[in-house]
Amino acid sequence: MQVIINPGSSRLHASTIWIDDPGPLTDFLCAEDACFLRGSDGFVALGEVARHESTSMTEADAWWRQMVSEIENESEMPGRFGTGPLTYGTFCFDPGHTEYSSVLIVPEIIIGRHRGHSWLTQIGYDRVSPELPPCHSKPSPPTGLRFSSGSITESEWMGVVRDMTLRIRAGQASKVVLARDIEARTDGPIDPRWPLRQLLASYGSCWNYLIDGLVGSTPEMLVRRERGLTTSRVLAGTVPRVEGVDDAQRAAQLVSSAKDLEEHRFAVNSVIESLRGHLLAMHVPEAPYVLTLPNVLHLATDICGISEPGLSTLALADAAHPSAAVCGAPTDVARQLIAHYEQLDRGRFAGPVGWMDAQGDGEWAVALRCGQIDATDATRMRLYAGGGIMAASDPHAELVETDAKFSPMKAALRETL
Ligand SMILES: C=C(O[C@H]1C=CC=C(C(=O)O)[C@@H]1O)C(=O)O
Repeated sequence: MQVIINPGSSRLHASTIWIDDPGPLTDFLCAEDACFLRGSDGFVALGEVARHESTSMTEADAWWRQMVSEIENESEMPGRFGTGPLTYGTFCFDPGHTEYSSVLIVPEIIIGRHRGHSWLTQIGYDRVSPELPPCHSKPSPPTGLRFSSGSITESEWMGVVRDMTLRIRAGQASKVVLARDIEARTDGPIDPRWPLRQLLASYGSCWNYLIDGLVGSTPEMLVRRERGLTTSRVLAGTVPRVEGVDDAQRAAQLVSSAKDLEEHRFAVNSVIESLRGHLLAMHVPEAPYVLTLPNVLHLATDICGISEPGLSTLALADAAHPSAAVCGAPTDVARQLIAHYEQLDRGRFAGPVGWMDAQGDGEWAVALRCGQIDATDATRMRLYAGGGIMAASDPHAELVETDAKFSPMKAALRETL
């Protein structure tokens, strides 16, 4: 479905100017707006001039290319990463098994910052002269916050994990990522800017996003491209951080765990396989490093390469999704096992979330550590977390790991961190 909002004249115009540092970008957000932020870099996107809803990333990519060809673009910084008109969106993990929609949106105003440079872009059907919008008052925390079980209970989920380990031992697959959900309820509508600000404060090194009611802070980047340089941060293999236990000791456990190293290797190999044909050169480190976050330690590998000209980051994300970090190995078998046994509609969880500019450069992260506000009842939010299941997985340890992965969103919804 394609929605074009308020077509005054037939042609879209975009105008981009340099601006002085505008301060915290989140101050410009209304609850309905969007953002994609890492530390102080990224953008907030206000209003909407066009929206495309489609389950297919290929279709969405073609739609954006068509939009770009029709935009009359004026810029004080032509071609600079992220400046000018852009589109952002969120795609479902498995379009064949979900009630949720995938969406790509073109905003009316973009306020962005990248490596110390700030800009303002305005897009509209009439000629536009960009003006910095006013800041908004701070969001209020949710009241009466409580959490309850999602689609299945904890013990039912551990049963599903146990069954999956048996299937894996029987040779049906090598790795299957299983997820679960919990529901957050509040007395009044949740203002997504509240958890967003809390996530930014605690998980600033992650990619923090708010798009169409989906809010989260992910440490995993599926595909990022800035002027040809393409990178991917692959994560798989996790230990929760434990109070009173030295991180170095936990990290040592992680890097010497055969199960976690193998789980990680499946994820890295799946990204290598899917991007190999699209990158002119690819560098893959020999061994993973340990990424330390406030809640967990992950095995991490940063892959980089030079991307073929002409291909957008959304096309690359389409090729790389779903990686074995969120699906499993072999991919098709794992996807079917998930659809059959997980007992959860993942919606946009674990799908690509991000943005791209008119050149097709951009960032498509993996939508992890997130919650989706219910479109018909904003007092409800569904939180998701999963873990890679291997033959040697222990169901209780997997439950504890998913609890640790819920903790960024659970803490972000509370009044104080
Ligand atoms: C599926 C999730 O994490 C993935 C990313 C990092 C580590 C993972 C793991 O160790 O299982 C998962 O592959 C999640 O956060 O819900």
